[in-house]
Amino acid sequence: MTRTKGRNRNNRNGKGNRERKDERTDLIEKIDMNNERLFGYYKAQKIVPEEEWDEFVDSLRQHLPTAFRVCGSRQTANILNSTIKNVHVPTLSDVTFEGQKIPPPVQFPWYPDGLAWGFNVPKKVLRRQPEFKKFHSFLVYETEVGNISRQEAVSMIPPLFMEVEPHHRTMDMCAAPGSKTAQILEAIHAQDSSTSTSIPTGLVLANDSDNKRTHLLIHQSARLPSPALMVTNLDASSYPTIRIPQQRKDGTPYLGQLLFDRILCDVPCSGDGTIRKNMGIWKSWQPMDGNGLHSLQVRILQRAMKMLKDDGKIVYSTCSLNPVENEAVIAEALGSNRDFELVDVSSQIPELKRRPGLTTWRATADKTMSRTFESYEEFMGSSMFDDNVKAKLTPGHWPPPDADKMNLERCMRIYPHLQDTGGFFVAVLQKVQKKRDKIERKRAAEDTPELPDAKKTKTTESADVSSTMEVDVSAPVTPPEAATPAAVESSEKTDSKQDSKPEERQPHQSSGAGGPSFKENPYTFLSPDDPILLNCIERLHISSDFPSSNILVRNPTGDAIRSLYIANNIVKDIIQNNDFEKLRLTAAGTKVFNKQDTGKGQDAQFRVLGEGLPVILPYIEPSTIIKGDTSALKILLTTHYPLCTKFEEPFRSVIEARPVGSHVVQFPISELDGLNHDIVLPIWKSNVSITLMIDKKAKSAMSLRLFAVDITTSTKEKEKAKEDETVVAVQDVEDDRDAEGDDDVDVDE
Ligand SMILES: C[S@@+](CC[C@H](N)C(=O)[O-])C[C@H]1O[C@@H](n2cnc3c(N)ncnc32)[C@H](O)[C@@H]1O
Repeated sequence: MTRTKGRNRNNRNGKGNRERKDERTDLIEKIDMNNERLFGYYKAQKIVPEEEWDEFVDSLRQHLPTAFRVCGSRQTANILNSTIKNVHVPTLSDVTFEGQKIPPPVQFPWYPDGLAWGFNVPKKVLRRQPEFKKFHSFLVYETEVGNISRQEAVSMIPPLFMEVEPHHRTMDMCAAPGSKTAQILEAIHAQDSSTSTSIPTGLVLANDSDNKRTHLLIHQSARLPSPALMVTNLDASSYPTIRIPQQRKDGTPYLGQLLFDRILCDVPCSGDGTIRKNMGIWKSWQPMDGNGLHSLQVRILQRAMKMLKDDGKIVYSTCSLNPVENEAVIAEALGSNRDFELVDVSSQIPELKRRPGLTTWRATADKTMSRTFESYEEFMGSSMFDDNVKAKLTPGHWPPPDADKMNLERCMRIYPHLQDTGGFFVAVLQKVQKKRDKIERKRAAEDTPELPDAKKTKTTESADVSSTMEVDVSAPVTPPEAATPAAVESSEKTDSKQDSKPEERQPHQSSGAGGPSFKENPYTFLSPDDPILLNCIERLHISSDFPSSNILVRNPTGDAIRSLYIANNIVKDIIQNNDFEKLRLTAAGTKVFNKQDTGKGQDAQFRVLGEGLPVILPYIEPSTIIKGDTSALKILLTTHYPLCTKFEEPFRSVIEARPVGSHVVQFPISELDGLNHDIVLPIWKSNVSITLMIDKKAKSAMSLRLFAVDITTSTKEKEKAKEDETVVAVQDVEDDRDAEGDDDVDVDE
C-alpha cells in the first residue's frame, strides 16, 4: 500500500517541514487522477449504478476530510467530547478566513455517542487562523496522550459491527497499527469510570505478522492500558491453537482449545479505497494487486472460522473496493465451511450509508486494458495470457455457482460519495447452530484426554502451541468468569542486560512462523508473597482483595527487578498453559509498578505508574489518597520538583507528613472546566519535594484542557520558538503517524 515517507528520510534532504508540506501539496495538484484500467475494471463490476458513476469518480478526486475519534474509557471520552462540543465547536462556528466561511468540525451521525468527528479545513487555516490553530494544538496534545485517535472515518466501522462486550474473548487477526484494536479495547472497558479501569473478564488478542508493526500496536494500545490485552506476532493464516484450562460437564478439568466470541479479520489488501489519501494508487493501480492477495485473505478468514465459538461472530473488512478481495473471499470461505452464514446487519447503525455486496463480479489478469472475464473457464480459454499468468488466478476469484444462495448482498460496501469518506468493505459472519451437536462431539474427541491420575502429561498435537508443554491437568482450573486479573507488556530488555547473572536463563530466541528471530523475555507470575510485591501493597495501602496472584514480571530470572505488570485471569491462563515463544507473545497486560531510585543510602522502592494507576486505584484505601486542589495542581504542572514548603495549607502539611515514596493525589476538577469529574495522579515524595509522575506531553494536554493554555515548564521553552512551531510539531507527529499505518490521516491537509 502506498505510504507517506517518514520524517527522517525527508529531513535528510535538509528541508524544513513547511517546505516539505508545500511540496506535497504541489504534488497532489500535479497528480493525474485518471486511470483507465481502474475505471474500466470497476465499471465492469457495476459497483455503482451507471447514473452514479460520475459522482463516484468525482468523490475519489476530492480531498479526504480529517476524521478523529475521542477514545479511552467511555466516561473519560464523554467528558472530553463535551469539551469539544461545548467549548471548541462554538468558537469555531463563526470563523471566516480570507473572506471564506470555514465550517466547524461535525460529529458523524453514525458513530455511537457522537464520539467521532470530521472536519475539512485547509492547512493554512489551521496554521494561521487563531481559533483553528488553538483547536489544532488541542487535537495534537490530546492525540499524543491517547485521548484522541486520528483514524479514517471508514476504518472506525468494522469494530462497531463486532458488538463487543466486556466478557467477550476477542481476537484481532491483522491488528497493526492498532486503531481497531483500540476500539475493541474500549468496548471491553466500556464499564470503566473516568478515574479507574476495571479488570474485565474478556480478552483482546491482537496479532500481526509484521514484527515492527506489532511494536507500533503496543505503543498505540498503551493509550488504554488493559490487563486484558495480549499481542502476538504470527501469520494469522496458520495461527496456532491456544489451550486453556476448561471443565467438562462432570467437573473434570482438561486443557481445551480457546475459542473466541468475536474475531476481526481486517486483512491486508490492495487498499484502493484509500485513493483519496494515498494518491500514488492513481498511477499504480492494476488488478493483479487484489488477485495476489485473495488466497491469503481466504486463508486468514478460514483460520478465524476455526477459532470461533458457536454463535460467535467474525467481522471481515478491507479498505479495497475490489470484489476479488471482498465478496470472492467471503464466498470462497463460506463455500468451504457450511457452518457459517452472512448476518443481515441492515438494521444496525441505520445512519451509516452503505450499498449491498455484489452478487456477481468479473476477474481479470489483464494489466493494461482491464478486459474482464465472466468466468474462470472463459479466462482459462483466453489466448491473452500465458500459463504463468493463468496459474495466478483460481476459480475462487470468480463467483461460485451457488453464489445466489450465500446472501452476498448482506455484505456492506461503503463508497466515498455516500458520506464523503474513503472506500471500505465490511461483512459480518456468524457461526450457526445447526451443526452444534456434531461440532461438540468432534471437539470433545479432539481435546486433550483427561488423565485418570491427573498427573503431568504432554499434549499430542504436533502443530499445537502447547504440544511440547508439560501440563498439570490436576491444577485447579480458574473459572473464566471469576474477575481477578493479571497482565504483561513488552519485554524489559534492559533487565536482562543490567541484572542477569551468568547462570540465569537467557531470553528465548526463536524464529517462529516465518518472522525474524524472536527475542523476548519469559513471562513469570510472582508469588503473592513476593516481598517486593508485598511492599508495594503495604506502602500504597492496597486492599486484600487486590489480585496479587496476577502480577507478573518479564526478565530472565523471574524476579521483581524493575517492572511489575498485571494481567487478568484469561491472559494468565494463556501464558501459563502455552509456550510464549511459539505464540511469539510480544506483550500482555499492563505495567503497574516501576522501580524508583531513592538516592544514596536509601533502599530502592517501587512506585505506581501513571498508566497503571487506574487499575490499582479501586484497591487503594480511599482515606490514604491525598486531597489536592487547583493551586497545588498548577504548581505541580509548572515546576519539576517543587519544595513541599511551596504549597498552601492544608496540602503542605499533608505531604510533609508523608514518608518518602509513591503516593496518589486526587484533584477535584469540576471547579475548573465545569465538568463533574476528578483527576487522580501519582506523585513521588522525596525528602523535601514532590513531583508529578506523568510525562511532559500528558502534563501539556492536561494543562490545555483545564486552563486553556499550556502552563507547563515546556511552554517556556516553546515561547522562544518561531510563531508556527506548533504547526511544525504537529506535522512531525503526523509524519510519524503516517509511517505507522494505513488508517492514519493527516490532520492538517
Ligand atoms: C489493513 S492493515 C490492518 C490495520 C489495522 N487493523 C488497524 O486498524 O490499525 C493489515 C495488517 O495485516 C498485517 N498482515 C499482513 N499479512 C498478515 C498475515 N499473514 N498475518 C497477520 N497479519 C498480516 C500487516 O502487517 C498489516 O499490519
